[in-house]
Amino acid sequence: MVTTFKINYFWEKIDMKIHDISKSNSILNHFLHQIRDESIQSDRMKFRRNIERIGEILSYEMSKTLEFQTKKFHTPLSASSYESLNEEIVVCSILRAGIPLHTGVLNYFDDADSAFVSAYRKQSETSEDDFDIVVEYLSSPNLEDKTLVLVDPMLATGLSMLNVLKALKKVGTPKSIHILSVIGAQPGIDLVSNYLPEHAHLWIGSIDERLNEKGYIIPGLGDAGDLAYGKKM
Ligand SMILES: O=P(O)(O)OC[C@H]1O[C@H](OP(=O)(O)OP(=O)(O)O)[C@H](O)[C@@H]1O
Ligand SMILES: O=c1cc[nH]c(=O)[nH]1
Ligand SMILES: [Mg+2]
Repeated sequence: MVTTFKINYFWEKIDMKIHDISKSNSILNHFLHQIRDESIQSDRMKFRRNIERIGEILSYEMSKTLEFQTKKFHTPLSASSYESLNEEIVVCSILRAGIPLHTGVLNYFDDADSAFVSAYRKQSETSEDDFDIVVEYLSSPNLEDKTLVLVDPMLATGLSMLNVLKALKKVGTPKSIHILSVIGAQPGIDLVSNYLPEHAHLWIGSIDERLNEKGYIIPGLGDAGDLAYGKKM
């Protein structure tokens, strides 16, 4: 059993835009295979690096929808112009598993600010199949009118993401919200989608079949945080 609760969110209840990147074949599918395959995923450095590479791909796809502004510059031979990113981006990751994905996003958005929020599943003391989401730590710049890029590799029940969005309300209302995730399942996507505004986007590597009775994504990859950093107590 998975514990659920309602959050009275301040945004309108309209679906966000979902971009499932694995729908078209690309090198992304190779990285997804490597993080899922139990004969490959136990190489921790490779696992973290593949999550990072997926973060780079999702960032590139997301960048196509951002706002750019024409600016002038000079080559050694002539005047020219280019399209410069015209958004103040804050990348926020959910600890722990969000860290390699965060690095991947910063690899492309050099000047972005960063925020960090902790959220973890705490085993219920009364039932082996129940868990609560604990949010203990938040470090963030002011998000007012910023472009919030919220990253977490796994979007399972969606409860971690919702609790983090609730915690972020304290630090301002972003101009737009992009959620970047590696693997998700429909229940989590639906839950988050119900609470986010129309202008929110989800950039996701793969939408898997279902959740198991412990709230893990099937086929999924197992526990992303443990695969990246080892088992916790
Ligand atoms: O959608 P949900 O059902 O909330 O599950 C997703 C959460 O689970 C994982 O973190 P986890 O709680 O395992 O913490 P960790 O990163 O410290 O391993 C993952 O990184 C998400 O934050
Ligand atoms: O499948 C899942 C679900 C939540 N967290 C994970 O790391 N994996
Ligand atoms: Mg974990």
